[in-house]
Amino acid sequence: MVTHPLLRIGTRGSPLALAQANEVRGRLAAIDPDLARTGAVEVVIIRTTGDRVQDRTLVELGGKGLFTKEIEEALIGGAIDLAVHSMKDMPTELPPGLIIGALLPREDPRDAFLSLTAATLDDLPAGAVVGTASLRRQAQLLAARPDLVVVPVRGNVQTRLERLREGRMDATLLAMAGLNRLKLTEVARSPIDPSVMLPAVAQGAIGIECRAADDRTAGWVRALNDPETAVAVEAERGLLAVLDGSCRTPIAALAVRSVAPGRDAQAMTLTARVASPDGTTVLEDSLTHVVGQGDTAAALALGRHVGQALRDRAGDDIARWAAGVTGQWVPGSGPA
Ligand SMILES: NCc1[nH]cc(CCC(=O)O)c1CC(=O)O
Repeated sequence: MVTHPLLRIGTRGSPLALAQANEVRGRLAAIDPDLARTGAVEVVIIRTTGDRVQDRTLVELGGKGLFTKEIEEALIGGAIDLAVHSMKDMPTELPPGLIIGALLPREDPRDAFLSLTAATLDDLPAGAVVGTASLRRQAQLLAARPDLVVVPVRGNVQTRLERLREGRMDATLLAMAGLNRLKLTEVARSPIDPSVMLPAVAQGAIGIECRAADDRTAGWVRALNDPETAVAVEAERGLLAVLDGSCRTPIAALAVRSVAPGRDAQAMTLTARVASPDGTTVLEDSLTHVVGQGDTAAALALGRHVGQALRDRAGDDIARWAAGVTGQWVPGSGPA
């Protein structure tokens, strides 16, 4: 018997993307028995520009929407009903007609330190080589440890571990969220404190994108939304929207719940950094404001406020910091 799927989920084909899509499938099955039936929810793999281009041209292309464009086209065209994204990879502006209908509960937002020889960043000897193609990670690494040598490396966890084993680098950094979602708990890794390595905007958060006019899908999707993740991501993306003149400037941010000074109301603290890629300049701002449960408007205002403050402080430097990656290129076999 051929059954027509009730929902089609579009996703990239990487192991992490598939794990995230399957998590969404599982959550949908838990809220509606109709969606728990075999074949009710279909996962459709879509190849993006970011998946096709595996060398340094990806960095040269600038990075904006490289992992989302083809998926959003499939959504707009009706080939799929919803798309599952790492919110970290999502541009702040969505195409007209598309919305983020839900944010799943956030995984660990921190970055992980991976090495076969050192337990932590502090344990790395002077001059050690760290592989990362992220300007945000590079800048903060060099700010903490100017003696380290950063080489650009992309690729999934397996590729990176291979580079470590080959001795091509002494350590690498990855998001804790990806390692946890892939259940790669046997991999030697330790979380880096956000005071040293502030994560990327929305790191660890999965968003579900759907058509604004598709009430049927949006109804299901809304039921998966975690309001606490939604406000944190709104604050961080509000900041990014203000600072995002160039997506190649190292930007880091993390919104966390905190106790409002002198009041009972729920507060949120947003900490953010912009930096020069070489780590010689790191500007940090932090602000605490009352943000009620699910109050995305207040969260957005907090984000914009901190973003504006950092932009004013950085001035013209922000454009200058939108520099390319330097050093020796270590090819990987594709993003996580
Ligand atoms: N840019 C790739 C990417 N997009 C999302 C994650 C990890 C999962 C997440 O942050 O939600 C990763 C890999 C990494 O940075 O280690």
